[in-house]
Amino acid sequence: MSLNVNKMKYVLVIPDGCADEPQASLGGKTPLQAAKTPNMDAISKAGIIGQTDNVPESMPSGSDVGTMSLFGYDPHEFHTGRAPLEAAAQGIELFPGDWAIRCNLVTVEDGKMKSFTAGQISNDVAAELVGLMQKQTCGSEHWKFYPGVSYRNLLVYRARGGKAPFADDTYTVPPHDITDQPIDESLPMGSGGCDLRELMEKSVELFAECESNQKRTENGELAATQAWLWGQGSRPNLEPFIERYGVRSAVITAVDLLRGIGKLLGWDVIEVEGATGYLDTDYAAKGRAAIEALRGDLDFVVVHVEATDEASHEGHADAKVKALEEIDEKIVGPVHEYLKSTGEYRILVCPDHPTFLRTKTHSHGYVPFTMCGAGIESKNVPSYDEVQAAASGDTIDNGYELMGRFLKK
Ligand SMILES: O=C(O)[C@@H](CO)OP(=O)(O)O
Repeated sequence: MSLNVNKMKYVLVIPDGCADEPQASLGGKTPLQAAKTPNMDAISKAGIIGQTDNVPESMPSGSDVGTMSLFGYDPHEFHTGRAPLEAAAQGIELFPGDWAIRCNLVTVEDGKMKSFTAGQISNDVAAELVGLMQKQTCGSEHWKFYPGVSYRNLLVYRARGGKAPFADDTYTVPPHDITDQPIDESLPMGSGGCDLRELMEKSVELFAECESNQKRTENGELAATQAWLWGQGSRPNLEPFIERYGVRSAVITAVDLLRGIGKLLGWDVIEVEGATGYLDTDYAAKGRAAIEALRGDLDFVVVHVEATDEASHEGHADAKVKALEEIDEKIVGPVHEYLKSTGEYRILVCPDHPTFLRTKTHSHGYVPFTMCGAGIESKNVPSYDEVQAAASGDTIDNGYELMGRFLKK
């Protein structure tokens, strides 16, 4: 792949999980149809709209799989699990035989998954709980917990030259897939299942005894009742993006998953103050950071916003619409305006996977994409949404092919 000698600028905006179904509460419209998104619509009008499938039917519809495809890597070839990607974000090196595992702090009530975030538990309490797990349960040289942000933490199994108790048959379930459902049938199974279940059981006692955790209940917040282990995997081997696509790139995100994939691809990771990975994120700051990054040497900037996905996980249609409008107004609009002033450019908007408000979780299936810019002829479709995308006749079944098409001159 040749380098970007003409200094064309490229931007991808990811409204995470924004694709959805029509909602009765939105008058039969999808959140994308209901939201006022003049800037995304303008891209569709000036360029093309289509639909792409980032998650192969045979794989779980996780953001790890969807994002890998969206970034132009076939998940069948490169995906080993979610946690190793997040470990890369924290600079945790995995050696042969090591496994990384996501450690959520969750609230289970009456045997059901009440909150996969333990009510968006604070970093302080989360770090204390993860510290307790490390101190009191793991003393072993093999297990090491790493505090992350809020409910998103990591556990690493260090094989230390020995054999890990894990194999590819280890089966775990993301806690955000079972909101309000009984947890019994979703406990870890397969070769690593027994060890993981044991750790989860130990966490129940530890969390119940942790004062600052229990205080949350007094304050009307949810306490974490246990750890939930999932997303395990070994070290992935991703071909550097510059070698595959020939452009120097950066990612702006608040979540370790995208930070980690970015790092593994050799991208710059741009931290933005006020980016939270939630609905209260500072959208405008992300837009400004993207423009700042484009002023420099970089060819390609990815701006990821998690808020749309989180609104769906919580089942809040209005919040999803609001998040889409914020992304449109404060990121897509200003970034596109800036790109127009730089000369040749391309801009793409595309989520990783659908996240349905109805089920509060991710789904397989097509997501709409829209792009415009140099060399892209206008099809004049006036709106960016799932219905227009399906009607366009432009369908990509292997989502990882979209990136090559976008970056092609
Ligand atoms: O990080 C996570 O645990 C999940 C839910 O917050 O993220 P996503 O839905 O993007 O996979």
